[in-house]
Order: sequence, then C-alpha cells, then structure tokens
Amino acid sequence: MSLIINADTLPRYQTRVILGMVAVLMLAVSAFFIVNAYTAGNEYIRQQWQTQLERSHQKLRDQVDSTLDYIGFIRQQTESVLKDQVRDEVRQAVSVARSIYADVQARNAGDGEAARLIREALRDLRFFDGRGYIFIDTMAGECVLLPTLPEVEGSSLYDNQDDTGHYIMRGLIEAAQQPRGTGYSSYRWYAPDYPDQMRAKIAYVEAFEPLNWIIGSGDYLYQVENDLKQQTLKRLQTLRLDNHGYIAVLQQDGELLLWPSRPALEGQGLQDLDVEQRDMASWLIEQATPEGRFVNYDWYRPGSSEKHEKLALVQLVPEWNWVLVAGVYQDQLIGSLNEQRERLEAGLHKDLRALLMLLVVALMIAMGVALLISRWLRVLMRRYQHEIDHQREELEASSRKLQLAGQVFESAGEGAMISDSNNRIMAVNPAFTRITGYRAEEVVGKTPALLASGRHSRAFFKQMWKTLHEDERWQGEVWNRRRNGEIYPQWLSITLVTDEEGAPRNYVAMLNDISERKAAEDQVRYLSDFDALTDLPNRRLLRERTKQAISRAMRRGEQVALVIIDLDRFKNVNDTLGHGAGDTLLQRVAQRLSHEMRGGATLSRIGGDEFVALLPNVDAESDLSAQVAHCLAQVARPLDLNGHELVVTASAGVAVYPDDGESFDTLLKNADTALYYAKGQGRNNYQCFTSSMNQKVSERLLLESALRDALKREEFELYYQPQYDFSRNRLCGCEALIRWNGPDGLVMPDRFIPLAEETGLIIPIGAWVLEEACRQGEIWNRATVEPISVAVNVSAVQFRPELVVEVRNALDVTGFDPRQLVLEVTESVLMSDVDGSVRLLQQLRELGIRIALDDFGTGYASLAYLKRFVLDKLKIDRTFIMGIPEDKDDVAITSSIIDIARHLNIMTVAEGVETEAHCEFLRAAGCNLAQGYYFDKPLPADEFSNRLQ
Ligand SMILES: Nc1nc2c(ncn2[C@@H]2O[C@H](COP(=O)(O)O[C@H]3[C@@H](O)[C@H](n4cnc5c(=O)[nH]c(N)nc54)O[C@@H]3COP(=O)(O)O)[C@@H](O)[C@H]2O)c(=O)[nH]1
Repeated sequence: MSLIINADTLPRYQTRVILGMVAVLMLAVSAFFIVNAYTAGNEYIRQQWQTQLERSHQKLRDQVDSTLDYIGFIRQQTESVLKDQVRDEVRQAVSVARSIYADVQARNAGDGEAARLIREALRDLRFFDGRGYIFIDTMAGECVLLPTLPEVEGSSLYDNQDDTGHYIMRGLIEAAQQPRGTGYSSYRWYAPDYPDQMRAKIAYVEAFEPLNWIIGSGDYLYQVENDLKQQTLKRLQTLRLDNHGYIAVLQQDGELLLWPSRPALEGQGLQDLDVEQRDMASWLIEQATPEGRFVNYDWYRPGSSEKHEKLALVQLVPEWNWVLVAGVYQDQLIGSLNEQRERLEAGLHKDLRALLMLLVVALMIAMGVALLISRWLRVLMRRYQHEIDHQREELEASSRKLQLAGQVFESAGEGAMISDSNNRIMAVNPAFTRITGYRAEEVVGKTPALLASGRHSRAFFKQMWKTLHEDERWQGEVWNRRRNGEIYPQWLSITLVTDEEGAPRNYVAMLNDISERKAAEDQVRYLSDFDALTDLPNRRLLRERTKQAISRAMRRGEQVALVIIDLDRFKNVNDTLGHGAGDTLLQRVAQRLSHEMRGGATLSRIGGDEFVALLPNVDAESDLSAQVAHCLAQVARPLDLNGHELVVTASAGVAVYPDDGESFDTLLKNADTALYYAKGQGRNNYQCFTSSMNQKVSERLLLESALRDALKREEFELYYQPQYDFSRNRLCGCEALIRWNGPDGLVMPDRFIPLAEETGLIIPIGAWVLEEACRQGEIWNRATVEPISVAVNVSAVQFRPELVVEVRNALDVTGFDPRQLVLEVTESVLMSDVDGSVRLLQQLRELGIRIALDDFGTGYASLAYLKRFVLDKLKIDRTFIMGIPEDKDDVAITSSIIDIARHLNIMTVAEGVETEAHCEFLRAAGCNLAQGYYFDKPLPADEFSNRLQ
C-alpha cells in the first residue's frame, strides 16, 4: 500500500496520528494501573493465604503440644494415682482387720480365731474393676492370704524373686518395718492380661502388729496407665478444631484408637479397614515423626460423604506408640480467600470501567483538538500544494522537453556530433559511435579532423566552412575514416547555432553512413550487367561488348565470332539430380570455359544452359574451329557433381562478323541456327553457320511438327531383327527397332530419334515401343514352345527413375514375362551419371527384366564399370565386328570383350554379323549370340513370325 501525502491527506493522517497516540498513551497508563492493582491484589491474597496457613499451622501445633502436655501430665500422674488408690484400699482392709480383731478380743476368742475371721473377711474383697485384692503375709514371709493363688497360703514366700532378681517378700517386709509401719514396695509380677510376662507393680503394706502380719495390696502400673489413656482419648474425642477439625489417634501398629470422622472404626486394626481407609491410616503413620510433620490431603468431614482439603500435623508419641493427627479442613480458609479475591476483582473491574470512560473522554477531547489542527493544516497545505504542483508541472514540462531531446539525440539512427564555437567536440550520440567506431570519451575535446579520410582537398573544406557561415547550414557527401581505418561514404549535414549576437556557439553535425546504399547501387549496377549464378556478363553486357568489338573490327578490318555453346540434355541433370546440382554444373562449365577465353574474349551466359563466347579479332577459320572444339572437349571432361560422376557434353554454333551478320542480333541468331544444326547432328559437335543452314533448320522444324502427329496417327511400327544362339544354333530372340511410316514413306530411326530426344518426344514414343514390343513378344511366346526374348532400345532421355514405372506398366498391361524383356542402354547413357545409373539398373533388374549394354567399346566406360553396372548382356559394337578377321585390333578387342564378359558371367551379343567369317570367328571365340544381316535384317512382325515357325 503506498502512502500518498498531499494537502488533503496530510491533516487526515495527522488527526489519526494524534488520536492514535492519545489512545495508545491512555491504554498504556490504564494497563499499567490495572496490572499494578491486579499484582498487588494477588500479592495480598497470597500473603493472606500464607498468614492463614501459618495460623493454621500454629493452631495445630498448639493443640498437639497441649495434647502432648496433657499426656505427659497423665503419665506423671500414673504412679501417684496408683499409690493413693492402693493405700486407700489397704487402709480400709487394715481398718476391717482391726475391727474384727477387736471384736474377737472382746469375745476372747483368741488370735487364731481373729486371724481366720480377718482372712475370710478380706479374701473376697475386690476393687480396681475387679483386678485389685488384699494379700496378708507374716513378718517372716509366710503367706497368710493370697486370693488369686490360695494354694500357696501357709507356705513361705520369703525367697520369691521377680524377673530382675528382686526378693519380692523381703521388699514388702522392709516396707512394713518402716518406722510408721507402712510403706511401698515395687517389684514385677505376672500380669493377669499377660500370664507369661512380668510387669511393674507397686504394693502398699501396713504392719498389723496384733498378729505380726503385713497386710497389703498392689496394682500394675500399665493397667493404671491404660485407664489414663482411655481417659485421655475421651478427652480428645470431644475436642474440635475450627468447627470441623479434630484430633485422630492411631496406634503405631495400625489400630484406630480415635477417629472422629469415622467413630465406627475405632478399636479396629488396619486389616479391618477398607482400602482407602487403610491407605490413609498407613500413610499417616508413615508421616509421623517425634517432632511432628504438617501434611495436606483430602479426607471426609465428620458426617459427610465428600472429601475436603485438609491440613494436619502428624505427631508421634513414642512413650505410648501413638500417632496424633491434629487436622483442620481448609474450606473456610479457601472460602475466605476466594471472597477476598472476588472483592479484589470487583474493585479492578470498577477501576477498569472508570479508566475506559476516562479513555473515551480523553479521545474525544483529542479528536476535537486534532480536527481543529487538521483543518488549519489543510488550509495551509493546500496553499503549499498548489504552489508545489504549479512548480512541478513547469519542471516536468521542461524535463519532458529535455528528455525528448535527449532521447532523440541518444536513439537517433543518424550519428550526431555537437561541437563548440572552436569546433571542439562536446558530445556525440550512440549512432555516431556505431558509424565511426569512436566512443564519446575518445572524441570529446578533439576536432572532427580525426575523422578525415584524406580524400578531400583543402579547397573542399574551405568551401564547406564558407557555405556554413554564410547559410548557417551545409550538407553533402563526404568520405571519412572509421576508427578501424576503413574509409566510408557518409552524408553529412552541419547546422550552425549562433548566440543572441549572431556569433557561432555550436556546430551540430548529423551524419549518415551511406556505404550500404552505395553498395546496393553497385549491386544493382552489377546485376544489370552480370549473371548472378556464374558471375559472367549477361546478354546486355555481351551486346555492349559485341557492339564495341564490331565497331573496332569495322575500323580495323577484323573479324569477330559469336559462339553459342549449349549443354546437351541439361534438362536431364535438373530432372534427376535437382536444380541445385544443375546450378553447380553451370558454374563448373562457366569456370572451364572462362579458362579458355583469351585476347579480350568475353564469355557470357545469356540464359539457361546457353553460354556465348565473343571472340574478337578472329584470324583464320582453322584457329576458330580448334578453339571451339577445345572448348567442347573441356566441357565434356568427366566431373564430380555432389558425389555423382557425370559426363556432360555440349554443342556449339558459330557465326562470324562480317560474313554471317553485322549486328549483334544477326550474329546471335545465326549462331543459334548453327547450334540447332549441330544438335541435329547428334550433339557434342559444333557447326559454323552457312546460309544453307536456314533451309535445313526449316526442314527440321517441319520434321518435328510431323513427328508430333505421328504418335496420334499411329504411324510408328516395330521391326524385329532376329538374334541367334551360337551354342544351340537357333533363333532365340530379337531386337525391336522402330520405323516411321511417314507422309513421305518409311523413315529410319537415325533420322527422327535424335529429334525426338531433342524435343522430349522420345518419352511417349519410347513408352509406346516398350508396350508394343511386350505385346508382340507375349503373342509369340504364347505360340511357341521355346520362349524368345525381345530387346528394346532405351535412349538417354528415357533413362531416368520414371522408366521403372513405364516398364512395369508395359509388363502389367501385356502380361509379358519380365525375364524375356531386355533393355538395351548405351555406355554413354550409363556414364553420364554412374551412381544414378547403378541405382536405376538395380531397380529395373528387380522387376525381373535383363539389361544389355549396347554399342560396347565405343563409349568411355572403363572395364571397371562393368562390375558396378550389373549387366546381363554385352553387345559388341558393329564397328569391331566389321574388321574381323582381317583387322588384328578388332580381333583382339572382340576376343578380349568376349573373355572378360565370360569371366563376369555376362552373355555377349555380336552386332552387325554380316559374313560367314564373322560367324565362325565369333563362334570360335565363345560369343553367345549374334545379330546381323548375315542372318536377317530387321523384319516386320508378321515376317518375324514366319521365322519362328
Ligand atoms: N531409342 C530407340 N532407338 C532405336 C529404336 N529403334 C532403333 N533405334 C536406334 O536407331 C539406330 C538405327 O537403327 P536401325 O536403323 O534400325 O539400325 C539397326 C539395324 O538395322 C542395324 N543393323 C543390324 N544388323 C546390321 C548389319 O549387319 N549391318 C549393318 N550395317 N547394320 C545392321 O543396326 C541397328 C541396330 O543397332 P543397335 O541398336 O546398336 O543394336 C540404332 O542405333 C538403334 O539403336 C527405338 O525404338 N528406340
């Protein structure tokens, strides 16, 4: 979010800031006071809790101490109580004895009677809950009365000892012999509750002088103490601490002596309690120490089934093996503390409300003040803002202008250079750097002279400055030098900038690099005169130069020749290898021919595969012929075209000034006629124009026209020349040879096949021959037992990939067995593109047909190619057969061909066999087949049929 500050928003922000600050301040103060009060309240409650706790502790401690004091007091009382009680009982018994004795004396019944009566009177006397009795012994230690053991009465107990070795009777006698005739004696004797154990006992005796007896009684200390314990428990039972608090007493062995919350359990041991009670009793016994320990736990309040938090002091009383548990329930304490806490919180809420009110009031006041200030500020700010906006708009306008100027300067496509009144460069733009190569820091402070190329004179610059100062502007084409030294043309336009007084202040130069434009102009000029593919002069330039050569020749009486050189079957190259290869071929031919141009000769390309050589100052006709023949020979040299080895031939037509024409157009037309004538001669030759050529060319044109109609009119016919098998001495096949039944009679193939090839008519004618030969072959083979083969000639124009389709069509349409079809191709056809030929032959053979190499030995093929071209037959050319057997060379050549073919497993066919001698030689040499006038001339189909029968 962006903060936009202006005259309207600033007061608004300012009001919000003041209000915010007041609110924050108030909140901080409030929070401080509230937190303080809350903390102080909590501390107070905590102290209260502590104090109450300490008070409870003290109360419990005081109660337990007072109980302990009481127990101590009770314990001290035990012996004196026992003594007082025993003494009282003995005194009563002695009193009874004295009464009886006095009574007996009064009756004079004697001491014996008195003794019996006293004894019987005291025997059944019981006290201390039935356990106390009176015993009587003599001063000599004889037992007079012992109600608990009457069988020992009359026997002496003088030597009786207790478990400490003390003489019991002797102690009693000693006590009675005290001056007052009374006394106490302590000893240990069997206790009624514990028959096997002696316990401390205190006896009181009084001497009964009349009978020299001692009358006494005693009691066990523990029994008195038990009485006192019960007394103590009774006292503690009624004791209550803080309403519900009480003191519980447990025997250390687990017996519950006093448990006011569960009185029914008193007198029961741990084993009699439920788990909860047992756990609590055991835990309390464990906590007990002689010093006492405060513990907290939850336990039932008397008469309640709910547990409450309890604080207790657990104190061990070792003398009695008691555990005192003095406890109070803390509900009251907690309740009172909660009350205090609630009071505190209520106070805090009240304070908080008051603070909030205060805060609201403070905020309202602050808002009012802030609004007033903000209104005042808004008025002020608007005034300032208005001024600032005005200034900013002015600044932005001028900045935009400057920026625009800067952008124009920086991004201009034209180089810009600004210099001062002394022509020292002040600034240049990126386009200047791009054009000149100089960066700004390299030229600033220097004069534009560093760009000078040296191509302009001092006068040029003098004139330039003069114009500039007069017109305040100069423009023109200037040659300058780049940083890398390159000299280039530029269009320079300089403007003079003057000050108010008209004195020069700056020079602003705009410069345009026009080197590309100039180059383009040169290119246009070049293209109008030259052929772009071969860089040779084109027809226009050739015309110019021819005109110049003719005028010169005219002046000097010289001759000038125009030679048109046209590639044979160039279309084939384009069709089979593509136009790229065709272009390359034209460039290579152009190079070869250019090498042959001497003495001011011009080679030009006037279109397609037509080159024209302008040969000035031609002296003798023989020189001209040799030169043209040499050119054709150079063209016909084998060449490698993109991996294809080709032999391309050319034909040429020659016209010479002044005999064959006096203008460029006439010469060119006549040279073209001669070329046409040369093509008609079977190509790869040249012809010089003669006036009769025009006549012949016309004839040829007529022939071409008639040939075009021949197919439609079905004027072609096939003749079949038989072929004989030497080994089987029988007719085995034939060669199909075309004839034209033209308007003027039968025309032989030599007359129309070259023209058909030249015009492309050979394609439909060849297709017709193939189909017709197959059709006829199928008729014969259906009628004969031994199938015969039919050979069909294929011209160079036909020998292209489409031939495969044409052959397949012919076979499909006629049903002729492919194995009986032989295609005859010449060496020159195969050699014009060796790799393409290999592929095409392979595809043809895959159809199942056979291939024969026609006219073998007359072309360029080396024997090595015989391996690459997979062939079935070699036809030995007629020219070798003709010399047999006289001509040794022909004999040797023919024999060698037959031998090699045999080794390569290729059949040999001898052409032009005319004599018996030919036959014998060939048979002897191992030739397989023969064809010639010796056997038969080419025959119409029906005549050939007769031969088959
Ligand atoms: N592309 C095609 N070319 C064809 C076709 N038909 C013929 N030709 C080619 O024309 C050339 C002339 O052929 P032609 O006038 O028919 O001459 C053939 C024979 O008549 C001739 N010959 C045969 N035996 C003898 C002989 O003993 N003596 C002698 N002087 N001439 C003889 O030879 C020609 C056959 O030659 P080749 O083809 O080389 O086997 C010729 O080049 C034909 O190829 C066609 O349909 N298409």
